[in-house]
Amino acid sequence: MTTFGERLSAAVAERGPLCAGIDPHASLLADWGLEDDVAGLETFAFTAVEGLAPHVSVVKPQSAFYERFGSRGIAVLERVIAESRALGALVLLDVKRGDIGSTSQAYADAYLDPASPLASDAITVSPYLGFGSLDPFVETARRFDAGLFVLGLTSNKEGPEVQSATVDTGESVAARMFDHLRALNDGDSLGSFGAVVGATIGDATESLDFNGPILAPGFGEQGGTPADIRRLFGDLTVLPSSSRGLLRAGPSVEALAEAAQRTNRELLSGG
Ligand SMILES: O=c1ccn([C@@H]2O[C@H](COP(=O)(O)O)[C@@H](O)[C@H]2O)c(=O)[nH]1
Repeated sequence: MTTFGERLSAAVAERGPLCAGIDPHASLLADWGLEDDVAGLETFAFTAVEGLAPHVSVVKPQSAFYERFGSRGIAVLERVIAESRALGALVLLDVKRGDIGSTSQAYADAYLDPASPLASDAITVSPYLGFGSLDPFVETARRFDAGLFVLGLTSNKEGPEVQSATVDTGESVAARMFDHLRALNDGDSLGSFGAVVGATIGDATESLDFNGPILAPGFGEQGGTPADIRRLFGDLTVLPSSSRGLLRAGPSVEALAEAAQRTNRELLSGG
């Protein structure tokens, strides 16, 4: 099997950079004329998969919106992962996990081991228990050719309190995280260890050149534009991620597909 970085490079070359978030917000279910229950979740999620997954390189379900329905919601998430992959998209599960090492290992087994029903191509992880606490995720990702996206400079306005604070060398906490990623992605081809950098952050003083992919949420609904993506990331491998902005095109499968294709075109033309 090829590494996650290699699979991602091929998928972006074939389908474009857009990452489609499948986040079944209660308000979106209502907009689509669905009840806020498991049946509504199921209809919403599989309509979105059918409309979006054939047209994007990466699908990103946000676990929280499935977890709120308990075990039946998780069962829907398992099928969203499987069906998106069957339609040719890579799946990046947004779970933002991170804990002490032994617990991180259990999370890594849950999300990265192909034997798990929730196994995904990549997941989001939080390094704020110390980057070394992510070692079990890194080792498991290497073992199964999966990927990680480490929270670097997040799209929310509260992020800088932690991420822009300085460490002993005078660099920011986020810059230190990117240093760790640079060390992990030491080959020639795109590495499998990426970072989350919001499309809303204005300008980054940190070097984003760590030879790994960048997930850029905040694109669309939170205000980030194709021009922001181009200015912030230039020629780096970036996955601009939109959830609500795309999902508002539903419930028509055709309209969702058209929204994904149009957004990919806008991104490729630089807006
Ligand atoms: O810094 C971050 C990290 C993750 N997210 C997640 O991305 C989507 C954004 O949804 P939109 O509807 O496109 O705003 C959501 O799942 C967040 O949890 C983020 O927004 N910022």
